[in-house]
Amino acid sequence: MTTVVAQGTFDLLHPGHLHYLREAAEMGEELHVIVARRENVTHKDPPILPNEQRREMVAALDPVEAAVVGHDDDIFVPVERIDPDVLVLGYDQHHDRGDIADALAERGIDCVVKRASQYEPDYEGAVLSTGRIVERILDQRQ
Ligand SMILES: Cc1cc2nc3c(=O)[nH]c(=O)nc-3n(C[C@H](O)[C@H](O)[C@H](O)COP(=O)(O)O)c2cc1C
Ligand SMILES: Nc1ncnc2c1ncn2[C@@H]1O[C@H](COP(=O)(O)OP(=O)(O)OP(=O)(O)O)[C@@H](O)[C@H]1O
Repeated sequence: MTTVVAQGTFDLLHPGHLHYLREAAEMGEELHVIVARRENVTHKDPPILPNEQRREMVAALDPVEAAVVGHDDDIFVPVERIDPDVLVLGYDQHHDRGDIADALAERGIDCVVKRASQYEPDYEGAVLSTGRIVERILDQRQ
């Protein structure tokens, strides 16, 4: 069984998330997703929605076998538990492939690290970023 792992904040879900998870799922037979804990999202505004709600929504998506809320301080704990064959980084995820690959090897996790592509929809007006969805809400609902 080829197990794939993906990860992210997944606050307000949008087609970019679906694209990422579909592409990751295609790289193996079972896709497991690690959902970032709010307190660990420090590289941008923290998510609006609680950890468990974000996990529940991701777990319900068709390409996803299972979703877990990530560890509170060691990001590799859930990866070790899942023991994936493939780890897929999002197209703009702020992690270096080589660094992640080295960290996995140090932990004896035999796993290739790949990067997904960006979603380019064939329709106008898509809002494919949680941050930009929030901005639009603030513009239109204030
Ligand atoms: C291999 C890997 C494992 C991760 N595990 C965890 C974790 O256990 N707990 C957590 O809160 N975040 C974890 N994350 C961190 C978030 O998922 C990470 O910040 C992610 O890149 C979210 O950023 P994004 O939503 O901007 O893509 C992990 C990230 C990677 C690349
Ligand atoms: N438009 C997109 N195309 C492909 N992948 C995407 C797209 N948007 C997000 N992703 C991927 O989904 C994962 C989770 O993204 P995240 O939860 O950070 O949402 P986001 O919309 O990127 O948030 P923000 O834009 O506010 O940073 C990341 O790995 C990211 O690369």
